[in-house]
Amino acid sequence: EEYSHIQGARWNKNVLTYNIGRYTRDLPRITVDSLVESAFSVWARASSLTFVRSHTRNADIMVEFVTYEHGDLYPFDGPRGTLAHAFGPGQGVGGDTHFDDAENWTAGQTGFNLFVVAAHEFGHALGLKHSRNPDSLMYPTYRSSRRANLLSREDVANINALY
Ligand SMILES: CNC(=O)[C@@H](NC(=O)[C@H](CC(C)C)CN(O)C=O)C(C)(C)C
Ligand SMILES: [Zn+2]
Ligand SMILES: [Zn+2]
Repeated sequence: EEYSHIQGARWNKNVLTYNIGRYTRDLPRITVDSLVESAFSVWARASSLTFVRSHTRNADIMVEFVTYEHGDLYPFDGPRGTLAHAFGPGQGVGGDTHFDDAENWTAGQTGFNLFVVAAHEFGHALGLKHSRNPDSLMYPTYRSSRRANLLSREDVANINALY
């Protein structure tokens, strides 16, 4: 889900920083770093946005793997069910993206593919809502995708309408 009711509609800058806090034990850290960077680059390629990794916790977008109650109003639900959530653009919690570490995060077609889910979440972190088009990345249900570029024409149009 995306929680934009407490944030603005879009970022008012084109260079956004992100920091990866708590990791999952399902994958090597280097793999998580690479999949997260690739998920950001999906949106960078389709917009004027640039994403820079930061090692401080005052980055625009905090990326964390957490379980159940984790300090916001949206506790996770254990295996399956909700896989992740992200806050819409804004200061503080704005843009922050949380993955449910009760899931089995993978880089392939088993479990839940971190690249695909992260790309969906980062769409929310940039201000996008869900799509009713099952071919869109912003469709609300997980589908393991074999496509390198996950974006539908609608996803591209929507990010371009914002940035
Ligand atoms: C397998 N479980 C699902 O398909 C669940 N969907 C999700 O966890 C969404 C993320 C997917 C689309 C990566 C939640 N979301 O929208 C976050 O921004 C349910 C459809 C069960 C809610
Ligand atoms: Zn969503
Ligand atoms: Zn959360």
